Amino acid sequence: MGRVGVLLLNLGGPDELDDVRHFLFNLFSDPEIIRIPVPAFQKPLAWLISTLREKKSKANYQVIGGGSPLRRITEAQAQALKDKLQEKGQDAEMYIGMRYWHPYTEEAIASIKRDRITKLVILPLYPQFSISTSGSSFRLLEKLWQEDPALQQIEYTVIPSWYQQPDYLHAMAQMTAKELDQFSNPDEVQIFFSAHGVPVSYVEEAGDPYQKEIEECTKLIIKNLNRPNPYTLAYQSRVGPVEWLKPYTEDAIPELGAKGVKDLLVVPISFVSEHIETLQEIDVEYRELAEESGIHNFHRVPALDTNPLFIEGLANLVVDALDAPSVKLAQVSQLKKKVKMYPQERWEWGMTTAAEVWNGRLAMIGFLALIIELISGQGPLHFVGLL
Ligand SMILES: C=CC1=C(C)c2cc3[nH]c(cc4nc(cc5[nH]c(cc1n2)c(C)c5CCC(=O)O)C(CCC(=O)O)=C4C)c(C)c3C=C
Ligand SMILES: [Fe+2]
Ligand SMILES: [Fe+2]
Repeated sequence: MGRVGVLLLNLGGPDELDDVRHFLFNLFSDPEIIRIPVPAFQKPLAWLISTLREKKSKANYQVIGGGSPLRRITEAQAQALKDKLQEKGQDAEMYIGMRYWHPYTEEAIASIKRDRITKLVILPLYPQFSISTSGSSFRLLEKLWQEDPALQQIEYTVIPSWYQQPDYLHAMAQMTAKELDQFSNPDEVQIFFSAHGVPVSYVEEAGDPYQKEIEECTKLIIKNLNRPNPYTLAYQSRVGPVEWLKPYTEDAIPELGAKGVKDLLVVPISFVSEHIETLQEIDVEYRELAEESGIHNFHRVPALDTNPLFIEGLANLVVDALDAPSVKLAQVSQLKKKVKMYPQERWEWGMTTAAEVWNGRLAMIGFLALIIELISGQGPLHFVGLL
């Protein structure tokens, strides 16, 4: 079969507080994360937002020990997956490609070339597909492939999303059941799936299948769990002024409290590792909110991290992908029907002299706003909720 590699894709997170601003700059430079209709405006705005969000974001990372645990956990997952594959008789080298921090996707690709991998499985560590997560990483890979004839020699296949994988669903159901059984009346507990949100326009205008996949995934977990508990799905971690998928977790918790719910079990659904949104947002912010709302028994299901059943599921995905006909990066947008992975592209026709003039004017207005905001600590970005 040649030399087999598995490329695990993930978002990445700052290793220490000094990395936060640069990490945020990388994140907001991505048009898949924040859509600036004028491409020339992307980097200045990324600089502006990262500069102004740094303080708030750093304070959150401080709460979880001064950095993201994502790199450490992803490395442990990679090692566990390698061992599991070996047990199944499949030797494979593991590579981690983060989108916005080290080890960057470009670094992983350089190692894959150096190791002369001939067959590669591309596996995002996001169970559900979103334009803003897996889609963004696939887009970057597509660009790297187009630019590099050496990469074009590698036989590769992509796993676009895998939320229906049976071992993953079993692992989620098992972890949920274990937490339910810690309550004094397990069957009465309200199960609360909290998914990472995305702006509504991603789903309604760009055709992101994320919401549909999240909804299907929660139903499959509930089916696997096979318990009588009531359950809710809400969306967390909203950033910026636009409308995101609803209900928002911060509204849904007080509503359940008002209905008399006392026992709540939060199940983080869109990410398989502990990270800032589980450790800080759920465990600290939402716990406080629940307490204020009269929900006194607030528990959370831990992230899967290196759960053996989950790792078994990942290994099965890799083995199956090696056997199946390959899926190409360019095919993913078709597979995910209607997904427009390049939302800003339709603006390219506008790169005229007039548009350039407007870009310049908009940039000047932006920088002026920044200076005012930096001096005064108040400004339009505070107003619209980006900071
Ligand atoms: C499936 C998971 C995620 C989706 C969907 C997603 C969309 C999304 N995120 C932002 C803005 C930010 N995300 C940040 C960090 C971050 N986001 C995810 C996951 C998803 N994001 C992870 C795993 C992390 C890293 C966490 C860590 O432990 O380091 C941040 C930085 C942190 C902060 O300041 O809050 C921002 C900002 C948008 C705008 C978006 C959809 C468009
Ligand atoms: Fe957040
Ligand atoms: Fe995010």
